[in-house]
Amino acid sequence: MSKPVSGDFTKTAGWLDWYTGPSKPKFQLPAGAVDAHCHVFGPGAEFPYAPERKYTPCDASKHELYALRDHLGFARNVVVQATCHGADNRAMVDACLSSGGKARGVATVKRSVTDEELQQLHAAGVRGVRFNFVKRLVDFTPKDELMEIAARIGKLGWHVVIYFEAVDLPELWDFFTALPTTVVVDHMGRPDVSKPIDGPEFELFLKFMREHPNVWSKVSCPERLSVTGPKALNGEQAAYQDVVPFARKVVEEFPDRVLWGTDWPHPNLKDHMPDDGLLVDFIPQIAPTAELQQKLLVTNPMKLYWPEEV
Ligand SMILES: O=C(O)c1cc(C(=O)O)oc(=O)c1
Repeated sequence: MSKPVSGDFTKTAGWLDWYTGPSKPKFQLPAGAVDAHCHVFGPGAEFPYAPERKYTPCDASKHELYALRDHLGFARNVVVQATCHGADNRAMVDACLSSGGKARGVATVKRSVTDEELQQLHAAGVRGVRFNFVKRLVDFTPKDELMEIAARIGKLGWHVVIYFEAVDLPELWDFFTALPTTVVVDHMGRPDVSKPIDGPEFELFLKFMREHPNVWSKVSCPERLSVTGPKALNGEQAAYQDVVPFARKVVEEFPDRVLWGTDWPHPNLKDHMPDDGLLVDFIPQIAPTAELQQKLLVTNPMKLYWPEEV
């Protein structure tokens, strides 16, 4: 793959670019596997970053995303609107439209979005909206505005993707449990994996899933959550050991409501950029049987994003 650039924009200081030359995974993905969480950034010269963004990334185009998809052995992508593009969904929509049906999307919209615009997003392949509660990424949006959006997109058969930190779940509980749609949690609700797996924080997350059958989880981003490593670099086949029990617990207890994604191009990682081939090799650590892998990588994402083909 070519070297990442940033068009006319200046990248945030300390920005880590995505890893060029990822390895070929040793783990053979099942046929039809979906990378259900990844992003495109710009390119900034074509799709400028939003004025209200909290970071400026390197470019990460649809071409590079689709080259990675083919290299790793995925069949499809779900392209999630990145916060650096705000509610301007053009780069994500363009990626979906030029994928030949192999990509669907998750958008960010404001209350002012018209029904016609929602219809256009649907026609492009969008099947969800993302509500972000991570304060370093977005400014606060009033909950009544989000609830109004949820009611409108629910009528299109879409779902809501939520991104939050584990410590904020108690405060967000009432809002999340009132959402009328399927709800998909990004990155397992970002547990602090240095805390005990049977401690109150992760137990609350499990309770959230146990008591609400409409709640799904992405068991993604070990590279973001891990404290101890080892990193997915230099051929490491047993990466991110501290994340394994958390992700495996969610996969084994809720096998029909889990999704997996690379999170390429890994926005805002500070410590290292993982080799995406080795990230794929992480999957059998958290989904140890062929049946769990099939659900995680094919059956579940197809049900949510390509229901007409199931
Ligand atoms: O933790 C993050 O920084 C992050 C950011 C974004 C985004 O900016 O959209 O998406 C993610 O999935 C994760």
